Amino acid sequence: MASGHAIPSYLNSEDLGPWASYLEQIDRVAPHLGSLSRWLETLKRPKRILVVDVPIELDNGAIAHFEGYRVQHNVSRGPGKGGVRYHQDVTLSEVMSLAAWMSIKNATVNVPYGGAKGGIRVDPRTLSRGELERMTRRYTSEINVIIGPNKDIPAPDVNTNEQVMAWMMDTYSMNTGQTATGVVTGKPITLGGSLGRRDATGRGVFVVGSQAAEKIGLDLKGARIAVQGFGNVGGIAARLFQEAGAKVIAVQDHTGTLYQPGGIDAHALLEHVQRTGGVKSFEGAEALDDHDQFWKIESDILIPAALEGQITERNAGDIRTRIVVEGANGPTTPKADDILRESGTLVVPDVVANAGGVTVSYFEWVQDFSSFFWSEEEINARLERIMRDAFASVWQVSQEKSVSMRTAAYIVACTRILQARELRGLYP
Ligand SMILES: NC(=O)C1=CN([C@@H]2O[C@H](COP(=O)(O)OP(=O)(O)OC[C@H]3O[C@@H](n4cnc5c(N)ncnc54)[C@H](OP(=O)(O)O)[C@@H]3O)[C@@H](O)[C@H]2O)C=CC1
Ligand SMILES: O=C(O)CCC(=O)C(=O)O
Repeated sequence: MASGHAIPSYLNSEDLGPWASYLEQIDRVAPHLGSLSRWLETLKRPKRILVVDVPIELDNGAIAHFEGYRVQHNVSRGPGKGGVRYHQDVTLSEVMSLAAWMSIKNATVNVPYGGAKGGIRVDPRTLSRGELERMTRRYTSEINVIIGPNKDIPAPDVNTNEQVMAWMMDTYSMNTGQTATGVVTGKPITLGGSLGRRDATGRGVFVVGSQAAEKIGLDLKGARIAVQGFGNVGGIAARLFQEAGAKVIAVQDHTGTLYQPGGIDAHALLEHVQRTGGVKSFEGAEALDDHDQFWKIESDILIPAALEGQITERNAGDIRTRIVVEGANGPTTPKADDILRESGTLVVPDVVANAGGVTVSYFEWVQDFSSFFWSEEEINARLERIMRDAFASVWQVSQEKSVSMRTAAYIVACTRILQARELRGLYP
């Protein structure tokens, strides 16, 4: 547990989960903030937390209750922004950390948002489509009081998608008596969604991964890629690296671990996952029974793109790769960060690496407000520029101050957030 913090009374201080990692990351930036550090405590406390009961009638007539959350971590730079996760292990402390990482990410890439995140503690695979829709609509109504195009704008995250965003948009619109397309992003194109949003996070991972490769003199042609999580982020990133000439040699999801030193066909695997729900039983690779083996496979670029807390002090020492590009939020604990740094592994942190999604969400929100839509080429070009600029400024700070890219990103982001806080002042 990180020391010296006032732990909020609503958290069990023995089990802070990823919030402990986030607090430690914030502590590491403190010495670099000069006089702004007197505001740093602001970032150790979420601005607003809403915990809601989400009751629905199941198809068999029974009533089920799910626990839902929406956390607005910081809104100094603009409305809250961040996805909604459906997962059986979602907890308040997890959503708090995901919201906090959104504040840092949005400031790192300089989109005009604060940070927020939401979630429901549910395994959506156990629900029918009708039950999923009823749960989504009830959850949206429950958090209706704090979301809105100028207040807090949800988006997809693990196990949520364009259809879920369409239901959220429709429910919010019904509750407010107007069609409010700008209340969520990641919507279907026909409802004001943006071209390029579906692939945006994976594309951003690819853009900054390529930048990092260039910095260390790694040629992408033939580079060995290992990916944990083959969903929206990991699957698309793998496909783009393959299209650039790299080889996807290892893939892991909940259903299995695949290894193929000659390269797994990412297109075929994406199609297989879409059809079967997981990488298991894909024929173009060897299946490894021991899931921990995944971390020991030698690669050039490792992309954790599943959940937080995957690279820890337990397995960081086993990792033999040159670059870790964090597609997931919070996949690496601070202790593991130190181990990787000592072994000379470059870590491109989540708050830079996976910011492509929220960047195109920002484009979507802007397009919705102006009701004027851009071409996919325009979107991808603007995305690439923002990702390249963010990578370059974080790289520069990391070189100048001899700190990790994570601490460098936190220096850039916390400076922006705390300057905004200072300029706005404290009193109404
Ligand atoms: N979608 C987005 O735009 C953004 C997402 N992210 C982050 O990227 C990560 C992945 O999100 P996304 O791709 O959208 O989610 P998806 O639901 O599309 O995919 C998640 C993937 O992770 C796998 N997975 C989950 N748990 C484990 C585990 N314990 N071990 C191995 N694999 C696992 C899933 O496999 P299985 O289905 O078998 O469980 C699935 O392949 C998350 O951390 C998310 O917060 C970050 C920025 C934006
Ligand atoms: O697109 C968005 O608004 C947020 C995506 C998200 O949840 C994330 O970046 O982790």
